[in-house]
Amino acid sequence: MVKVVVCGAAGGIGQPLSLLLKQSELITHLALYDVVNAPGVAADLSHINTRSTVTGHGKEAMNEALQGAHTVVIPAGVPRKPGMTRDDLFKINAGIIRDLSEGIARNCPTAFILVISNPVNSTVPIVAEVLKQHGAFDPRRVFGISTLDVVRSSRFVYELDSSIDPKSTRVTVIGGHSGVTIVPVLSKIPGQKFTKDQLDLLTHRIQYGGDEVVKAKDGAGSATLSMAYAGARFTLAILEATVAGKTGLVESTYVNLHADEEGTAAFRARTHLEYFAQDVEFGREGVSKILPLPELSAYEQALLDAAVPELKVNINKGTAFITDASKI
Ligand SMILES: NC(=O)c1ccc[n+]([C@@H]2O[C@H](COP(=O)([O-])OP(=O)(O)OC[C@H]3O[C@@H](n4cnc5c(N)ncnc54)[C@H](O)[C@@H]3O)[C@@H](O)[C@H]2O)c1
Ligand SMILES: O=C(O)C[C@H](O)C(=O)O
Repeated sequence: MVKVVVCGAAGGIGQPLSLLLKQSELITHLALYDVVNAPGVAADLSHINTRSTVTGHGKEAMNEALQGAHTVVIPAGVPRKPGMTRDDLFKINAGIIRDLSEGIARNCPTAFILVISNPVNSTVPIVAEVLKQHGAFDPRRVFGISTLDVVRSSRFVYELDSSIDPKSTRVTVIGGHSGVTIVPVLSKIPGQKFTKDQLDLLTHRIQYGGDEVVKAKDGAGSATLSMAYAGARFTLAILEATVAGKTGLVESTYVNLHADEEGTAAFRARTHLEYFAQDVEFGREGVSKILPLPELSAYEQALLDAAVPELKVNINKGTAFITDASKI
């Protein structure tokens, strides 16, 4: 039985993400949890003629939803409005993520946990600290989904060069998931050479792609459909590796670097970072390897240097929310 739970399943991301996951033959039970409307969304999706069973779980039924889950995907929480940073969401979303993590620790402590809720740079450390308190933290099983940055990167590169296939052109995006912490490694795209102006334009658009959508939606939220696409791509890659045993799958994702002690030792010693987005290879247990940092151009190294201090602040804020609330 492969039970996948979507927490926040009735939301702007949750609904289309659940629709995409309903297509997967790797899932036998799709459990939809939300504080509003989950049973309605579940009833609707349950009529789709694929094998998985769909169940809906309302506010009081979090434990039932999470019980025995193989994978939990979390797009629960509030999205940005124009003028807000992702960090402005911390006040509300940190508590939501803490409570869901408590539920996961109690009901499915070995689940793979895929975090979409912002600010991802801080919400992933919150999950980790809650699990640590329950003795249930395995860094190979907790992921911040930064796939939308990767998806945007290949699309925006395609807009400059329509001879590439945007779907199969994978761009490594390292760092984190907000503004300057998003560091696209454009120098490693095979066959591409960008002018300084193109690099500036592409980098800015990838780092602030989320703002483009927030502005266009004009108060009605942030990216939902492209995020559902990216979230499904990431979730399915995790399932392909952990359920179907497919090897060699790699995605950029924000993880705790202790998932690969040996591979990240030098990087951790140099940067003093505990969390970072990087290309990760998946295996049966989640992270099988964090790939070495690609050789960066001088341009990318400068971006990384600017990302590290902000990442540290974001990580410390998430960690302290659980370990020392007086510091928040
Ligand atoms: N990682 C990324 O790249 C990325 C991309 C887009 C959006 N996001 C983030 O995803 C989150 C959700 O965005 P959205 O547009 O779907 O928002 P939304 O408001 O449309 O949906 C959020 C859903 O979460 C539910 N919810 C709230 N508290 C909950 C709880 N305690 N338990 C279960 N469900 C709960 C709400 O009822 C709602 O249905 C936001 O924080 C947003 O910033 C992240
Ligand atoms: O921009 C946002 O707030 C949502 C998301 O993180 C995005 O990158 O689209």
